[in-house]
Amino acid sequence: MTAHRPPDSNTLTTLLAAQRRPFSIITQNQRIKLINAALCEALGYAETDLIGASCCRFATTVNGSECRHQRFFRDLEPYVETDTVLDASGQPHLVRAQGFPVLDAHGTVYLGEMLQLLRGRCDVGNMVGDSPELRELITQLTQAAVTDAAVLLYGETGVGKELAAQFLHQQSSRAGAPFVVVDCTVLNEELFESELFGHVKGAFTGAVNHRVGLFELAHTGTLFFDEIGELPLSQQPKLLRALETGTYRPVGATATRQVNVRVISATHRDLTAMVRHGHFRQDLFYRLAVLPLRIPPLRERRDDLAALSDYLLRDTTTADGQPYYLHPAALDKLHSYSFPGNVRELRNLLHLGAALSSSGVIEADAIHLPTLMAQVARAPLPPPAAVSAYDLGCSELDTAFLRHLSPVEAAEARQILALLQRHHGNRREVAVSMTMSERTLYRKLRRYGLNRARSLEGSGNGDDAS
Ligand SMILES: Nc1ncnc2c1ncn2[C@@H]1O[C@H](COP(=O)(O)OP(=O)(O)OP(=O)(O)O)[C@@H](O)[C@H]1O
Repeated sequence: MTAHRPPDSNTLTTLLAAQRRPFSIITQNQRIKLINAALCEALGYAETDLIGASCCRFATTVNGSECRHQRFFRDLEPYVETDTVLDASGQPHLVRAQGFPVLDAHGTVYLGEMLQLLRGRCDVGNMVGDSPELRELITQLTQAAVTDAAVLLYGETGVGKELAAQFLHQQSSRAGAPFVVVDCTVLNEELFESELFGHVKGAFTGAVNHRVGLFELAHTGTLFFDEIGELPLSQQPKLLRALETGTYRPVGATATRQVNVRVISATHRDLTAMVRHGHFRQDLFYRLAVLPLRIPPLRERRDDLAALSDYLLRDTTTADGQPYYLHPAALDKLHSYSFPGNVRELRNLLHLGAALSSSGVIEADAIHLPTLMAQVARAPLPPPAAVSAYDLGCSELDTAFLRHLSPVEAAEARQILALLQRHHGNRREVAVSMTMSERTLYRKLRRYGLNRARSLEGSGNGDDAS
């Protein structure tokens, strides 16, 4: 597999390289700009079939109405939708499409769309590593796989929680059935029920079609609640009820439906502390954490570094098709680092190292370890008068969040933070200056961990999630 690397789009291709799932980048005039190798592999297309083609190139039906890509560029609202796409041989596949804005280095907005194929084998990679800690984890996951117990995977960001969940699913008797990811960061109060339980046509304004919910899609398989700590408190009783009874009712339907799913959830938060502080329901916590499994951070299993580096570099080749290798001094340098962004950060460092190396050997100099505040320092300075609680809040938030974001996301997070400071925390003004709705801004604040900070001046619109 070679990297898709047109010369003018380094920021976007870095983002693309960071995606394990089928991923495409779509322009404002609804053309496919870039795709990753996972998309070609999953659907059997050649890159040349898709680049420059219409955004709906592999849709099953294209009618006169607005497609989700058009709608995205109208509202700039992230979305999660179920759809059917055609592979190169014309076979339909049920997918979950997740779209969100991405920016290039010049600030041009594109749509990034990730596809999750919902039937058959999920795209599980290997759980790579030689450390005793990783071997112990694999043993625990394999033991958990023979039960149907709810597993809670917890650990820092980028540590491999989703990969572990896929591994568990693949080891279980449900391996031939769907593995469906529920991204709790996008499940706000409006979306929760129709996303999870589906809705019938006409259930509410805008429900122009029947929608299959994630519970139904995961029937007989595994439902993976990613970032479960982000689930709004108000929606938690609805999830608990569905899990306790094994039934749910689509929005607008009269009858309930039975469902048979295995539940795995994951969080980077301390859920027990959230329970103590009343931010997460205790009864739901016990329901989800029948088998709690901690995934240790990479700095606690440095023995994995060599094998992981080889594995993560396997897809990256030099211009003449040779694989990249780490020089021993470069590996030593990696050993000295604490990896707050864990395996995802290792992968980004290696890909950058490869991009900076002209030969196939990545020397120590090509490994750029971030200094603690390096990314924050690049953000524009706020005007002196705008000293607000963001200044206090962001010192913890930046280091915790920015490092695990893709370069494009980190740039956007810095931009939002700078605008919040400039506008004294007034979200409406920030949303206007970014030409996006307040709802979109609110989701981004949550995603980037900026929603915890509050304005001292009290001029924000006060809709913090906390
Ligand atoms: N042991 C491993 N072997 C190979 N790849 C791994 C391993 N652990 C993690 N990765 C890779 O690192 C990246 C991050 O992993 P993953 O998305 O599973 O982390 P996560 O803990 O779910 O992150 P987040 O908390 O941000 O959702 C993925 O590309 C994944 O394939």
